[in-house]
Amino acid sequence: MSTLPSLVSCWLPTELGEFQLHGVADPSTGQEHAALTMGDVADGKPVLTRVHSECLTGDTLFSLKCDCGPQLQSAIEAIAAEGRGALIYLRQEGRGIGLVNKIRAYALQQAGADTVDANRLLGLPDDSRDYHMAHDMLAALGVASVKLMTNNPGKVDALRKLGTVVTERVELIVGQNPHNHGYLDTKARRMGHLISTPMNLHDLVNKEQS
Ligand SMILES: Nc1nc2c(ncn2[C@@H]2O[C@H](COP(=O)(O)OP(=O)(O)OP(=O)(O)O)[C@@H](O)[C@H]2O)c(=O)[nH]1
Ligand SMILES: [Zn+2]
Repeated sequence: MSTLPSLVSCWLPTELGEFQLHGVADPSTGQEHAALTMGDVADGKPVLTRVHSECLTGDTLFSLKCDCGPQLQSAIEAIAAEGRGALIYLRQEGRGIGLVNKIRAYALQQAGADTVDANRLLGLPDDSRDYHMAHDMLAALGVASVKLMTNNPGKVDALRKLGTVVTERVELIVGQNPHNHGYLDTKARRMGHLISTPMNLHDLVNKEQS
């Protein structure tokens, strides 16, 4: 039986509500990860959960190239609205390739490659993320099962393979804009993301202009 990571925790008031903030270091890599929780997540009932991968550009620098920032905010708002839930914030930038490689990939995208081909041109995997710390952190928090906010069925499968009980997938379709149209389209076409209402660029542009 594997040992659960020991979390350190404190109270964190935010603009979106009052949370418990938890931190942990991955014993195998030293990489630090965070979680926010609200309410009693250890009561045995399914917990509204977001497992979010770090995106410095989208989460903190207001980039319009992806949908990460709005997804993060929306997930935290949904947890606050329910008064109970968990956000697991994994420090695996750029789908695991790191910030500097993501910037290299962005430069290739600027020259015409899509998000998948840019990684391949750099000799890097499409997605090298690992969710074992999400599984371990949820277990350490006493979460029995999750309603997972994601559009990525691969994330649901990866967590299930690790033993996390996912009772439901909750779609998280927000943050569409003219700059991330091609990116979201590629995620739907080439990465299997279930973005059920594909954005119509013309509608968006018209909406922005009206
Ligand atoms: N390599 C690379 N990483 C990117 C790019 N755009 C966003 N990311 C990273 O992708 C990760 C988020 O993955 P996404 O594919 O957007 O979404 P997901 O987490 O698989 O699925 P959701 O749960 O629906 O958000 C973050 O770590 C971002 O830093 C890109 O063009 N190239
Ligand atoms: Zn992003």
